[in-house]
Amino acid sequence: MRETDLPPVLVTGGAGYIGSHAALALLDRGCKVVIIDDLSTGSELLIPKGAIFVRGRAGDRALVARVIASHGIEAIMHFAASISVGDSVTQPGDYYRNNFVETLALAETAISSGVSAMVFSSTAAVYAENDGAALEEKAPLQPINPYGWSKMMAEQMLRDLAAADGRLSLGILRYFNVAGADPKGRSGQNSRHAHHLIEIATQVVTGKRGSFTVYGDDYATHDGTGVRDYVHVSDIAEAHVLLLRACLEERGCSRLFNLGYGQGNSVIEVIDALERVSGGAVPRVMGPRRAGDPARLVANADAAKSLGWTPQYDDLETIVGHALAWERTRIAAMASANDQIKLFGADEQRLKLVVEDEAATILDEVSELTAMSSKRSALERQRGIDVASYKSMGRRTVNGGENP
Ligand SMILES: O=c1ccn([C@@H]2O[C@H](COP(=O)(O)OP(=O)(O)O[C@H]3O[C@H](CO)[C@H](O)[C@H](O)[C@H]3O)[C@@H](O)[C@H]2O)c(=O)[nH]1
Repeated sequence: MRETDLPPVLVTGGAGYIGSHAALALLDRGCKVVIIDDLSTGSELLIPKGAIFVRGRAGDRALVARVIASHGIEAIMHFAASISVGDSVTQPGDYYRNNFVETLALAETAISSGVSAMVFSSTAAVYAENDGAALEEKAPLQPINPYGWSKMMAEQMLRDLAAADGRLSLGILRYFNVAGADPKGRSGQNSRHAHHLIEIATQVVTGKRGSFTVYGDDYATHDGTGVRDYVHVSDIAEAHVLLLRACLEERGCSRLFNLGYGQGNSVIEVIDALERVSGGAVPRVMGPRRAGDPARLVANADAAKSLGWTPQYDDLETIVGHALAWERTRIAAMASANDQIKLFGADEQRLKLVVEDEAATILDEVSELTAMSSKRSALERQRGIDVASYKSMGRRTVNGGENP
């Protein structure tokens, strides 16, 4: 299949961090992209130019069926999900509903609408804790939080549905630590409450935060801080396109891959890289461990290479550099949005004028009526009729015949 042969694709969660990058990767290939996003955590700022945007839930069966039919959708990339591990512990119902129930509705709609392929966004959080060895796809699964469980359950449900249908091809990608931003500065992280290492650290560089807290420096790692496999979001997006194409070429297949680089970097190494790239200091404070954090989480991502996946940005300085560039772009965009709010203020001013104009018209009409009424009174007076006494005369008559 040639690159331009990709059919129209529905991207759920395309106003989010990873979804918007996948949409960009598709658009860059000339593919028609329709985004469904309810903007609960996504942002209009991230919706790529050229994508068709529909506001709504991925689990809204009627809406999705309509979108599939009206846009000729043949494939779906499903990113819409809740992703905060901490929140999943305090609001598990939201996570099972959003990540499992909504995915079930989407998959059933996709199948009944004859969609050929679906790629599902999963996570390394489905794996059981291990001794830090690189994790292969066949490593034992045992999530330690509702987020991981909701994704693991959704994976299994999708496999069962696809197998029963026999025609839907299913691709599942388990990401490790997604980071960085579009090299062309078109998208990046835009969380309302940043909680990922690189996003927080870039906010220290740009002055939004005063310092960075390292969550634990007593792990059994080379410098005592947590080690993760940081993967550039544009490489993640590229893997989605490759997997989607493979799924479209082999009807009814089921494929699963880890996405990581197979190399681990510690918290300190990430912060040091950011200092080198930015040329500024990232003041750091050593803090206690964060609950639920494993010491080391690194992928064995050899299998993904069979897709022809050749990462382009597997270099820590490139990843943090792109993240920092985006954070600066985002700040500039927000400043421009503030300007637009000022413009909106001007619109409000115009609205006020319209209202005032309308009010003036109403006042004119009222004064016309008043004038008419006083004209009538004058006329009545001229004719010697006192309307008030006439009325009261009538009432008295009706009520009991008491004439004065
Ligand atoms: O302010 C901070 C933030 C993070 N960290 C440390 O930085 C590392 C990375 O933490 P992140 O919060 O950036 O990412 P996680 O590894 O906790 O989790 C990520 O990867 C998971 C995969 O296991 C899930 O996909 C999850 O959604 C995603 O947030 C950890 O050692 C963490 O303790 C700090 O020291 N200080």
